[in-house]
Amino acid sequence: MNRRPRRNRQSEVIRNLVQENTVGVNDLIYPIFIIEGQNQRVEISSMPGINRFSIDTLLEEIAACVALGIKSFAPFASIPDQLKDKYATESHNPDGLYTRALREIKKNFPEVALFSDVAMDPYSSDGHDGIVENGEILNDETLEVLGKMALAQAQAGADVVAPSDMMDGRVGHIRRVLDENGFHKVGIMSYSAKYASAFYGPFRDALSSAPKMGDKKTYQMNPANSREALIEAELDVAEGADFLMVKPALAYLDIIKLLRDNTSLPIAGYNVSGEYAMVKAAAERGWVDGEKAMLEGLVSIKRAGADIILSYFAKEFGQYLKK
Ligand SMILES: NCc1[nH]cc(CCC(=O)O)c1CC(=O)O
Ligand SMILES: [Mg+2]
Repeated sequence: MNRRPRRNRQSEVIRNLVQENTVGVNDLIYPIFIIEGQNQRVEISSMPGINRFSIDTLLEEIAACVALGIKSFAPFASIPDQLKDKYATESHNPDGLYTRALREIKKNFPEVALFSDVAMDPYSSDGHDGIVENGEILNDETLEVLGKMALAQAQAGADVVAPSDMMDGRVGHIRRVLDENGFHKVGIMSYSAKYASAFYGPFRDALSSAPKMGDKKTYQMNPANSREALIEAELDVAEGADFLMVKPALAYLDIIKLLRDNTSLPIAGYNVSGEYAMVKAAAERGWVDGEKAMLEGLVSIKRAGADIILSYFAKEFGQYLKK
């Protein structure tokens, strides 16, 4: 044998030298959940370790993350049912929970980057990402709402708006609305290839945002498809996206790789709620080593070609690096 790959694995120092990919705090965006009230910190039962915060405790949580080097956040708001309607009107209320939270975070932590969520579902009485008419999700009418929502978030201090709805043409529409209002510096992270996935379950618990009827298959992608992800990515590039995203990440590493090989923009992978919950649940039972599973999942997303990872593990990963 003149080739022995094991030679390069024989000590930790050598293994570290030949390591091809790493994850650092600069790669991570931490999704965070916001609720109304004061001094609230309510754990999400299907996501051990992840809480919904009122704005005051949210600021404490952000301070703790910043101290660990986590400086990018993707906030999501949990809205009481009585504020939800067919047109998600609350989503562009300049004094709503979400926009207030963005403003407060930016005021207290001007150095952080905020990736705001543009989608109707947390505010929709139908629990959908678009306007529902006779059981159908209307595309072009929904764009109007998304444009207003993105503008309200930009006005509140979002650095990057992140449409997670999968309506056609929304990146171009949002870009136009932002530019017409002087927000040419606000970027767009498009959830380009977002699949109709079972792994969003805990997130929908967190926001009480599950669809009231039907599913999301007429707008989110079929898990069996990969070429379609390229079509979505090409359109987002043409419409002016600054970042592309693949979601979920771990069950779709091939899609991250496909976009990496065929497009040039930075790519984010969203390590979603169900992927987080599976690791936590198995670790609680002692069936996997939770810390090792976290590290392996995160580096896999980098290895597939993502530059950025959205993950509920972000804070725990920051704590791991500190110790
Ligand atoms: N606009 C909806 C949205 N934005 C982020 C997530 C899921 C994130 C996660 O599971 O962590 C979802 C769920 C859905 O499409 O129903
Ligand atoms: Mg699209």
